[in-house]
Amino acid sequence: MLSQPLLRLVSAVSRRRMKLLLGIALLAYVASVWGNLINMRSIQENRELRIESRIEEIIEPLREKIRDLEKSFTQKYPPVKFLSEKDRKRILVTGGAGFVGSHLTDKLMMDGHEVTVVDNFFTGRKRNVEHWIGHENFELINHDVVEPLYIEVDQIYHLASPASPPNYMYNPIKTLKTNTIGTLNMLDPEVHPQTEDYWGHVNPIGPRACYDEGKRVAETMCYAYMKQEGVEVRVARIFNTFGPRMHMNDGRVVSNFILQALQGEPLTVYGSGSQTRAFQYVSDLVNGLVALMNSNVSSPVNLGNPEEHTILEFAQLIKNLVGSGSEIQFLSEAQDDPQKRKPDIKKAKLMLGWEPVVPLEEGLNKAIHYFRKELEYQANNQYIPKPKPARIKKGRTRHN
Ligand SMILES: O=C(O)[C@H]1O[C@H](OP(=O)(O)OP(=O)(O)OC[C@H]2O[C@@H](n3ccc(=O)[nH]c3=O)[C@H](O)[C@@H]2O)[C@H](O)[C@@H](O)[C@@H]1O
Repeated sequence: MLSQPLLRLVSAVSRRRMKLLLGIALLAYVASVWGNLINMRSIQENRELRIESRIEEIIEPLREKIRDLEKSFTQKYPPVKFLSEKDRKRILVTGGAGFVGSHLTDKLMMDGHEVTVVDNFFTGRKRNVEHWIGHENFELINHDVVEPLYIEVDQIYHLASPASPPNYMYNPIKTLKTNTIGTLNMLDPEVHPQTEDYWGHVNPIGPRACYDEGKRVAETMCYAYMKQEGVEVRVARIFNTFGPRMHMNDGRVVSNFILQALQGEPLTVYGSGSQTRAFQYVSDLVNGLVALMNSNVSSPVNLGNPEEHTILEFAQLIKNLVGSGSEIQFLSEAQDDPQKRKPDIKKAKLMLGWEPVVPLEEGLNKAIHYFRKELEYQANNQYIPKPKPARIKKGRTRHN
């Protein structure tokens, strides 16, 4: 048996030990909680870092895209000259979304003018002028020139009319109306734009008459308005023209041959191929139109390239430039097809100081490049255009 004092001593010692043990346990507990907290925090921090870097990975390309967009937004338009109020003109281009009209629009815009394009998009395409949409000097109106249009402008380039035979024969009454009533509507407002002595050779009841007679009446109207109302008039007699932005299904010979050569299909020569044409590149025509508009020549002026070739020669040249293995296929002759055509451009040279400068092969290569790209573009959309034959469509057509 332990004595009382001894017992007290033992219990005092074990109480102290207990306290010590409890103290140590408490410390260990606090340390472990603290450790856990620190651990959790570092896990949390790691996780946050990972999330942040993931967000950064996602956001950086977006930031880049925004920077590109901002850049493209500020550099959205081709460069445009600044013209003072005195030199800047308000210019209307009818058919301005078409093949020739859109190239003319580019030149007038880049020269610093205010351009209004009017087009009913029968053969024109918004895509041809999309690079100007939104520009403060540019306006696009979806309008058919057969209906009156009242706007105030300083100059009018009246180019609205289908020019390709399959297109203009598709709806002959509409073609006639566009060239006659359309011209009348352009003359109505106060403002307007083989030698020239040749009076033409037109079968008035043939399939081409809607275009040819339409153009002739249009000229008669211009001069009637000039004489009677004092309207200032310029008349360009435009000869065969080609270049980028011709419609894929245009049906004229250059676009047909290029498309056929690119697609490895036979090049369709109508008749023997001995008929001749002389082709000008579109930028030459545009320069001629602007030179004529700004001259004081009110009588008709031929704008064309006098370098004449047979259609068979064109077929062979295009085939070679494309590097195509296509054959040449002879089809029946087109009705009323002019057998020889070559402009005499002495007057344009003398009075406008203008002549074509783009060599045929250079122009053809540019057109080939354009059509190659168009084919790629359309292949992605699963649509392969076929060259349109110069045949008249059967059945009734709308002629609104
Ligand atoms: O280029 C233009 O702006 C002109 O187009 C056509 O005149 P055309 O010379 O007959 O134009 P194309 O259809 O390109 O025909 C040129 C020649 O090539 C021939 N051709 C056409 C297409 C084809 O696939 N194969 C072919 O041999 C035609 O028969 C014609 O002899 C219009 O009649 C003109 O009024 C218009 O100004």
